[in-house]
Amino acid sequence: TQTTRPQRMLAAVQKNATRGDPRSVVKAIDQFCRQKEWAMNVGDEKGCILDSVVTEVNPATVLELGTYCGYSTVRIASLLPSNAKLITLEFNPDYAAIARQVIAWAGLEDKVQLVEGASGDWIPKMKEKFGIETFDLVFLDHWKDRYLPDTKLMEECGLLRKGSILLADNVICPGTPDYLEYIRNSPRYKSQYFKSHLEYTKVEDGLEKSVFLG
Ligand SMILES: O=C(NCCO)c1cc(-c2ccc(F)cc2)cc(O)c1O
Ligand SMILES: [Mg+2]
Repeated sequence: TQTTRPQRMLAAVQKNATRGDPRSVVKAIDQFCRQKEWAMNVGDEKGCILDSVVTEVNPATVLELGTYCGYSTVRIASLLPSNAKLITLEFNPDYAAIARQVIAWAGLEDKVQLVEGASGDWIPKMKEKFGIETFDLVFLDHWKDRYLPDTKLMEECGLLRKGSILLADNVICPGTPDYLEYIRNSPRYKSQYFKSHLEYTKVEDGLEKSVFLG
């Protein structure tokens, strides 16, 4: 029976990457996506921008919305200090099953908590279920029509503090127009656009980095 693209991506990681070596996992996925099959990982070009933001923020608590196969999860977790906590939410159980194995291959399972379910259901439970006060960094990379409602929900749930950073993928392609309009016009955020390209293509895309001002 037919395998899925995430399953073929995992097979490429297990074939070409070294267990316990996150950089080799990232490289194996990028090679698979460039040479074999396009897939919606943040990719190497935007991934470098993500890395620089993670390094600059040096977060103790990170929320990733949208795990997919765990590519950005591995990029972020590999840069975190040992006591830091990364919670990643994935709605699709098939994606989550692959991501767990990719994260394990990279040897990062102790830094990552992958939660299956809808962001709108889980965001209000973050404090009680995971002992989170606020997030230092949020990476938005899930359904593009959920960026805005989930950002408002995080504000309402008191999960953002003065200085919390939101980094949003795909603000041009596929695009998140309502989120961009809100975050760029809100007096509660200071935003900056990082121009780049849609993963593995020449199509324009970019990351929007926003600081919550409290
Ligand atoms: O839907 C996305 N993510 C949430 C589901 O896991 C997503 C889609 C695309 C994309 C797809 C199809 C196309 F033609 C162009 C872009 C790219 C991304 O980086 C993404 O994160
Ligand atoms: Mg994306």
